[in-house]
Amino acid sequence: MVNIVPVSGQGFRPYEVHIGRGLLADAGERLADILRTRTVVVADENVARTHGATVIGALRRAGVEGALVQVPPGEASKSWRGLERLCDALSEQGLDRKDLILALGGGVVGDLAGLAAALYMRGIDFVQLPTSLLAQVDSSVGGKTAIDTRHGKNLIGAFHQPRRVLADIDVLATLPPRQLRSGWAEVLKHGLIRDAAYFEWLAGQGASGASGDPDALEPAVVRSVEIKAAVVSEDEKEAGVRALLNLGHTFGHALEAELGFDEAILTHGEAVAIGCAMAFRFSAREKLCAPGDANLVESTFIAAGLPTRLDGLGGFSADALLKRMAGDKKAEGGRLTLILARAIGDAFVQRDVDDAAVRSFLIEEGAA
Ligand SMILES: NC(=O)c1ccc[n+]([C@@H]2O[C@H](COP(=O)([O-])OP(=O)(O)OC[C@H]3O[C@@H](n4cnc5c(N)ncnc54)[C@H](O)[C@@H]3O)[C@@H](O)[C@H]2O)c1
Ligand SMILES: O=C(O)C(=O)C[C@@H](O)[C@H](O)[C@H](O)COP(=O)(O)O
Ligand SMILES: [Zn+2]
Repeated sequence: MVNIVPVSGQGFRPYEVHIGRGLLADAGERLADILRTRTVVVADENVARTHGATVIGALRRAGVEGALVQVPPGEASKSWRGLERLCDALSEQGLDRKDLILALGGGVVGDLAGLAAALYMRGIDFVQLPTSLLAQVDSSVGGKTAIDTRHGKNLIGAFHQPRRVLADIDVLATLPPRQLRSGWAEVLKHGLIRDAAYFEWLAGQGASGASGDPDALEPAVVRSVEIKAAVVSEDEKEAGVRALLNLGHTFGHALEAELGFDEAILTHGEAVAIGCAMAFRFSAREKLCAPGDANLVESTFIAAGLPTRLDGLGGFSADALLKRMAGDKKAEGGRLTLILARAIGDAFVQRDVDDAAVRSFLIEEGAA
């Protein structure tokens, strides 16, 4: 069975997220109305090796000779250099404005190829073919595309919605265990912001989804995409409610940036896990939510094999983290915005957060 989740909003053309098994092999049929004779598939080298031929074969059966453009795996491809190389490769393929890009991969390829699609000839269509759990539940939906700079995470980007998303659950079978756990962090985040019953169900799964059990994964991908689609439909450009999807990210992105975006040390999902646990501990410290909620959040992330503390990451300076957080896109006039919680399933946007409170919290958390 294939679940189709619609995404629609005021400022963009509606599209569908298809979730099910064997969808990459069916890509020719599922994309028949939007495929172009010149279609470029962008993938990192790992995904090109494992799933590139499936997609190229599906295109061929639909009468399209797809060209496969490969980028190096890893966050380093989400860079000025990575963007320049990819845009040059699109020119070398002779792509024009009416052609199509397929972003086949995890969040790195989705964000990078999506931004290239937003910029190339001032914007061409693209489709998301997410292959990591994180990309299926989060990054392929909603149109945020970006690269990192030395000043911070996702600082250069655009909102550019895909024409369609095909999330093939079968491809998760080849995903390394650490990457499954990383994606599970964003799944748990969706429950934490808006749906306590979903979080309770996820917590009851223990390590199953994070260990790749398709019986836990498929319903989690569907429910997470429904939550994300509903938020994006309400507020595409993050004028308000969309900021909730950033739960855990103000802390998490600061950690990633301080570690030089080295995902061998900390993946994005792991940073989000620590960030969510910190956001709940900070909420409890400020007496906004019950300490029991913060404890339950922490134990649920731990049960899924995810980190929740700064321990073992080599040490952070509280001032350096605060500076990173002040450079976050949600900050206004240098004043911090945090996503905090009244309870599990009830997150809210707190603007103008007191720096001194965050600083002493960071020191309690182990920063120097
Ligand atoms: N745009 C958004 O809304 C959004 C949301 C969340 C995260 N992100 C971004 O996404 C990125 C993280 O994405 P990610 O966790 O998918 O990382 P990733 O894209 O680097 O993929 C992780 C690793 O898994 C490999 N891989 C992916 N699919 C595979 C498969 N099916 N089989 C085997 N290997 C596979 C990749 O080659 C890579 O080595 C970060 O840059 C983050 O900022 C964006
Ligand atoms: O879609 C969103 O909105 C999100 O915030 C989802 C996040 O999981 C994702 O990591 C996003 O890229 C972060 O956006 P940013 O605006 O903080 O860079
Ligand atoms: Zn994220």
